[in-house]
Amino acid sequence: MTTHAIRRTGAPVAEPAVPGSRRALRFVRETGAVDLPAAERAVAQLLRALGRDPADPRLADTPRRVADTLAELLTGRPFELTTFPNDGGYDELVVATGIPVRSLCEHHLLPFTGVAAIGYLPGERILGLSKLARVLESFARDLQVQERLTRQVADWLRDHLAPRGVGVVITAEHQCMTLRGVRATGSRTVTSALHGVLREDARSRQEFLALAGTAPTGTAA
Ligand SMILES: Nc1nc2c(ncn2[C@@H]2O[C@H](COP(=O)(O)OP(=O)(O)OP(=O)(O)O)[C@@H](O)[C@H]2O)c(=O)[nH]1
Ligand SMILES: [Zn+2]
Repeated sequence: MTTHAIRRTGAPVAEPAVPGSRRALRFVRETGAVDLPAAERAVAQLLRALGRDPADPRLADTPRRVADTLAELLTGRPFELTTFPNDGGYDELVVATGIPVRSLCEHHLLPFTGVAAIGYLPGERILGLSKLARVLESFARDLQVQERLTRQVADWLRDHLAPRGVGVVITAEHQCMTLRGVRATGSRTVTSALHGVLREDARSRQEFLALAGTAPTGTAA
């Protein structure tokens, strides 16, 4: 087993997978150290600045809870990227849909949540299916914008799985757009990132987007 770090920028640091038997690479995202006591103090200060009294018994545990919550949402979990040789020569799309997306908007520190579809056209190796969701979760536990999150997942899979093509579609609701500000209740944002055959070949792209649930209806491939 090899340990690699994913840089904060999402830049890959491991070599693409090569033929062989089951392979597991362990990844840990470096998302920055969290100083919990300092975060707790800062939340108490924020409450004071907002005209609330952190000494009020009702709020006594709130700074700790908020600090814990943010630390949890911003800390990536280590995971193993497990791949297997594509012995059967599977040459059709593999698409996982309905993958939950939970992240924090870097502008307002409010959640954006939704679903992702992640797919790839296998090359010499296939991926343990759960890893599609794990890669996404790893990048989502950060201060993000949806476009970057989408792109990071697609780039990472391209660079580490070496598939013939990869595609990511995220549909999410941003609370900074629905709860406050413009209060566009019910609005959703859709972003996509495509590489390889899924970007270059119109039929493959159409097939992926149809499986991902975002293709325009009635469009011939
Ligand atoms: N491109 C992009 N924008 C985002 C995302 N999440 C939030 N935003 C937007 O970031 C922008 C920040 O704009 P500002 O004008 O600086 O902030 P603001 O005054 O709070 O803007 P309003 O939300 O319009 O009230 C807003 O338009 C948000 O909707 C995201 O994932 N991607
Ligand atoms: Zn926002």
